[in-house]
Order: sequence, then structure tokens, then C-alpha cells
Amino acid sequence: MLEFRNVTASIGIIEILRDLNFRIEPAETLALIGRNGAGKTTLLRTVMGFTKVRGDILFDGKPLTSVAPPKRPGLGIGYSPEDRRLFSAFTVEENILLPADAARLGAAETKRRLDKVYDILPELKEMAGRPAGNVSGGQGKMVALARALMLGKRLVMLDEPFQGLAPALALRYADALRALRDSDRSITLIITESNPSLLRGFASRTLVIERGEVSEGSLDPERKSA
Ligand SMILES: Nc1ncnc2c1ncn2[C@@H]1O[C@H](COP(=O)(O)OP(=O)(O)OP(=O)(O)O)[C@@H](O)[C@H]1O
Repeated sequence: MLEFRNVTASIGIIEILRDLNFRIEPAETLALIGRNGAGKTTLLRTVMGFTKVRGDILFDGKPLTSVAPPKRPGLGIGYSPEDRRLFSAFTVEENILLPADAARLGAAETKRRLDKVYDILPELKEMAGRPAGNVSGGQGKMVALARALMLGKRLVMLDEPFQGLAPALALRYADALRALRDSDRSITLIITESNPSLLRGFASRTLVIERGEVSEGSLDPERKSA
């Protein structure tokens, strides 16, 4: 469903990702593992169209590079950046609805998506009217996940979602991701992490990124590649 062919991505004149070649199938949960500065965030931002790309990125077999960045979420791509970027003066629900407004989803589709998000993350329904500035850091991560799910019908990309989460919230977050997969067996997830152990038993496949280059890996501690 997502394929990189000989992709090099730059920020300004600096080449960050080099000659990436990989393909992700529908329904895969991909762990993208790499140290700080390895290029995980840049890879997700490249899918969203925020870097300068050479090579081809295909989404459902069609060139993604010809789709303008603001239109990419409309293809069914949800993205939760590492820094959550919640609007603190808006309520939790208003924050969740922002991408639906931006993508001009109709009222019926917006409601359908919001109901699904609340099925997966029912605790957010209880705090829907609270200003996002008043929720804890961990709850804010849940709100950011909910926002990614509003548009991520096909592909959901989460940048280091477990970083800084207290253990109980990390378990809750992982449960929500399982509920998401159970609710839609065709959904594809890409989750970045610097700590492979957080995704063990969860990801169906692992890619390792090191200094902007990607290779197949493993979350298994017995195997060296991750
Ligand atoms: N705006 C920028 N201008 C120049 N270089 C950048 C910029 N953003 C990122 N980089 C560089 O690109 C490389 C990859 O950064 P990236 O943020 O993608 O790494 P990461 O694997 O997500 O790490 P982290 O977990 O620390 O966010 C780093 O060497 C970083 O210094």
C-alpha cells in the first residue's frame, strides 16, 4: 500500500534519507526503529510531503509525490507527530475534529469517524469539553492519536507515541491500538520508536533506520539487527 523506490529526501540542502527502498503491505503494523537523529521523523514527514524528494513514493500504486501535501491526509493518512501540537485554547473534541474540518469531511462522515474514535478511546468522550491545555501530557498523546484516527482510514503514522508515557498509560495506549486493528483489519500502522522493547509483541514487521538508511530488522533481542 506504501512503497518507497530509490527515495532520497532532503531538508533544505541537507540530504537526510538516502536511497530508501521498501514496501509496506495493507494490514501491516510496522515498527520503525532507530536512535535519536536516525531519520524516523523525517521519514514520516516525507510521506506527508514536508521534505524535498528524489525517487518515487507510491500509495496504492499511485505516485504520492504528485499529490500536494495538504491533500495527502484526504487519501486516508493520519499522522500524529512527536510533539502533539494540540491547540490549548480549543477543547479536546475541537482538537480531534480539526483534521476533519481541514479535509472538509461532510457532517455525516465526521460524526461516523468521531463515533469510531470514541469507541476506541472512550475516555476522550468524557473529557471532550475540556480545554486541551488542561489535560495531562499522557492524555494529550491520546488526543493526538484520536486526531490521527479521524483521517487515518488507510494508514496511521505515530511518531514515538510511547515516549514519556507512564507505564499504565502506555498499556492503555497499546490497548487502543489493538482495538483500532480489531475494528479494521485492513488498516496499516507505522510506529516509530527508539526503544525496540516497547513494540515487541505488537509489530508485525520491523525496519531499522540508521543515519538515514533503512534495512529490515527484528525486535527480537536474540537477533542483532534491531
Ligand atoms: N529542519 C532541519 N534542518 C536540518 N537538519 C535537520 C532538520 N530536521 C532534522 N534534521 C536532521 O535530520 C536527521 C534526522 O532527524 P529526525 O528528526 O528525522 O530523527 P529521528 O530519528 O526522528 O530522531 P528523534 O527521535 O531525535 O526525533 C538528524 O540528523 C537531524 O539533525
